[in-house]
Amino acid sequence: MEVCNHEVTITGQDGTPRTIRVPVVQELARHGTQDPPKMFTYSSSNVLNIGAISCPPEDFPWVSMARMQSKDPKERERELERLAEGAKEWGMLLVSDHGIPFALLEDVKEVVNGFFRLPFDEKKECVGTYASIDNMGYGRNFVASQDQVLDWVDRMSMVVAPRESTDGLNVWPLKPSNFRTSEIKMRTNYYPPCPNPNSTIGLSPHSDSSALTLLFQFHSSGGLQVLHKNNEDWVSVPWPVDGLLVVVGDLLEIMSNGRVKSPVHRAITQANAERCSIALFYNPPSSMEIEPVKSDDWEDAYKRVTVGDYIQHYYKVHPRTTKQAAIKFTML
Ligand SMILES: O=C(O)CCC(=O)C(=O)O
Ligand SMILES: [Fe+2]
Repeated sequence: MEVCNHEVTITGQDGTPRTIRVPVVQELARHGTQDPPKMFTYSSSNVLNIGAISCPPEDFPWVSMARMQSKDPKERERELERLAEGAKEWGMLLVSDHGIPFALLEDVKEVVNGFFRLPFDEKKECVGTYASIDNMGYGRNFVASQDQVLDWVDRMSMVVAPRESTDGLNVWPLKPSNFRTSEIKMRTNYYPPCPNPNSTIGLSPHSDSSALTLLFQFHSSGGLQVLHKNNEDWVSVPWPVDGLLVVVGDLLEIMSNGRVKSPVHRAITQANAERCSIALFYNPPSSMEIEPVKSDDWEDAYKRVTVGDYIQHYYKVHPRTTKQAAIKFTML
C-alpha cells in the first residue's frame, strides 16, 4: 500500500526544528487498514478510556435564538438567564432556531466533503503552504514530539477574517471553487472510520484558546464528549443534527474572571462511521489586551493579557499539557 504522509515540523529537546512524516489517517482508512500504526494507538501503559455517560437532551443546556431576539423583554431575559446558567455549568450550549437555512448548512457540508474527497495530492496542491503557530492549512492535529500518541484526524484550518487579513489566506483551497464564499475563520476536522476506536482518539482532550467557538457537525452519530466541571465525568454531548454548539474558550474564561470556564472536550473515533465537524473560532484581534471583568463580589483571578501572547503560549504548551497549565499563564 502506498502511504501518503503529512510533513510535520517539531522542535527537538535542543530547540532545533525537525521535520517528520506522519501517515494521513484518511488514506489509512481508505486502504482499509485494520491495524492503525502504533503512533496512533494507546497501549496498556498509556491507557485511553473513551467511556462517557450519556445525557438526556433535556438535561443539556440550549437556547433559542428566536427567543433571544423576542420582542417581549421578559422572554429575552429568561433566555439570557438560561444562557448564563448553561455557560456556567457546562461551558457549552446548543443553539436552536438559529435561522441559518438548512439548505445553506447542506451546501457547507457539500463543499467540505468535496474538499476531503479530493485525492491526497490534489488536496495538498490546492491548499497553499503555510507556517504558523496555530497549524493553519491542510494537515493534522498538533504534533509536539515524536513520542506523542497522535489523533485520528485530518484537518483543514484557515484564517478568513478580518476580510483584509492576508494571514493564512494562502491556504484557501482553490477546489472546490465555491470554498471561497465564507468570511469566517474556520477549521474543519475530518475523522475517518477507525478500526480500533477503543485505543485511538479523534481529538485529544483540550479547551479552545478562542473567546468563543461555534461548532457544527455533519453526522449526529456522536463523537464529542465534554468533561463536566463538577463531577469530572466525560459526558457525550446530545447534539441534534441541525443544532449549533457554542463553546466557551479560554479567552472568555479570562474576560469573565472565571465566572464561565472553558470546558475540556474531546472527540472519539468510530469503527464504522466517518465524521466531520466545522469549528469557527472567534477571537479579539491579537494585538488587543483583554482584562477580567471586575466586581465587588468576585475575587480577581486572572491577569490582563494580550490576546496574541496568550495564543502563543497556548500553542507552546499544547497539546503536551492540560488546560490548567495553559491558562495558569494568566492566573494571579
Ligand atoms: O469534532 C468536534 O466535535 C470537536 C472539534 C473541536 O473541539 C475543535 O476543533 O476544537
Ligand atoms: Fe475544541
